[in-house]
Amino acid sequence: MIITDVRVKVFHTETRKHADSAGHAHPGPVHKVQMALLTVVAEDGTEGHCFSPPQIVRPHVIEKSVKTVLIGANAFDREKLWQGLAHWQRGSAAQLTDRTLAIVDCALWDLAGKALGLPVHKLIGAYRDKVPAYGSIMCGDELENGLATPEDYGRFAETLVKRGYKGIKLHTWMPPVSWSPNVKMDIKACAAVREAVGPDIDLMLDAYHWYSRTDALELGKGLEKLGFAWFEEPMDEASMSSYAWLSEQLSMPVLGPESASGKNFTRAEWIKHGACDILRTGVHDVGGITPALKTMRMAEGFGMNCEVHGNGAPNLIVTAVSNNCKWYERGLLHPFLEYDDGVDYLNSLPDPMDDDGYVHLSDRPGIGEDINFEHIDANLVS
Ligand SMILES: O=C(O)[C@H](O)[C@@H](O)[C@@H](O)C(=O)NO
Ligand SMILES: [Mg+2]
Repeated sequence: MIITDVRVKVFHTETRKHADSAGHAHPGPVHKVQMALLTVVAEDGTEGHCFSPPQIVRPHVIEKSVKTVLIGANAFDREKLWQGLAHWQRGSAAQLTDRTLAIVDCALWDLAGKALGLPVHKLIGAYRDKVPAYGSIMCGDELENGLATPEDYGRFAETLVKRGYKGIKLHTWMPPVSWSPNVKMDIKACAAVREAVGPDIDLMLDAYHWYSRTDALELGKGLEKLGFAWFEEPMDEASMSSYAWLSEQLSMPVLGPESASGKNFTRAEWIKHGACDILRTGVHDVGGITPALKTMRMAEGFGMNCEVHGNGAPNLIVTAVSNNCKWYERGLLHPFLEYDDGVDYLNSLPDPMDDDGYVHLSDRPGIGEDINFEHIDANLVS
């Protein structure tokens, strides 16, 4: 199954999500943004696809490194191709990132599934066909009746429980919100949610990512009193020793790393140094499904759970093939947005959730996305 081409289509899609100056998503008016579809083509015409922000699969990266490694190689040699791309990174002047590796790796898994007529979670070896989801709420804002007050969070949490979620994660207020970050307000929002949903819903907090050790400790102590299930990214994850210190100080689980670079290797160090109680991986954070599986299996060997960062078909697959991962992160959610409306370049949701809060895996061959090729071809940018 020799790879003969790697193609990228850039197209317009409409969204109501807007990124703030710190890169966090918030709701706003409908606007057009660009999205890309990377396609790996095999000699028999089989195609593997993965969606990506256009800059991650820009021509320089595809022509200089991705095509150099992939063209002429066997499409089923995913480990060899992933290692080849990873070794290209060192000499790429930081142009070839883990995000690009992730897109290529997912497209290769998609191609393998389509070639063999199997959903990827079955190809890997499924543990389950449905996964409980937690509702992952957007960062706080200053929008009236949005996520501007602790009461707003409480009200929204009630609607999420009615929708079927059995777990809820808050992202609280972060700059550019004028008065944030604020530990006491974070605790008030978490208390309002606990009050609104009662004791049987799992609650988690993904906090401002640059608190000091003492601020993070004050916040963590507050979460302990509220019975939160985990405490996520309250400090700069580059300081692994701060996380080892915080994990020692708190009885509640500390989870990470999400955004730290270094793929599964960094996550091995976090386990070795006791920097977290629950490990974290994510297809787009560690460079693909391939290294996300390595991280998940490594955690299992230490008796640790490993929670997957982010929504989407590839992340859902990693949760479905693992017995040491409790949740699928479904989001990001906001009172002003209807997550179940999906996106215009997919004909159906990649993560449909039933009324009991379970997300069901697709039995479609490949990673399971129901791509709207007509939309893509009718809205091409390049
Ligand atoms: O920092 C962000 O942009 C959001 O928190 C985002 O990454 C969110 O998906 C997250 O952290 N989930 O855990
Ligand atoms: Mg997070």
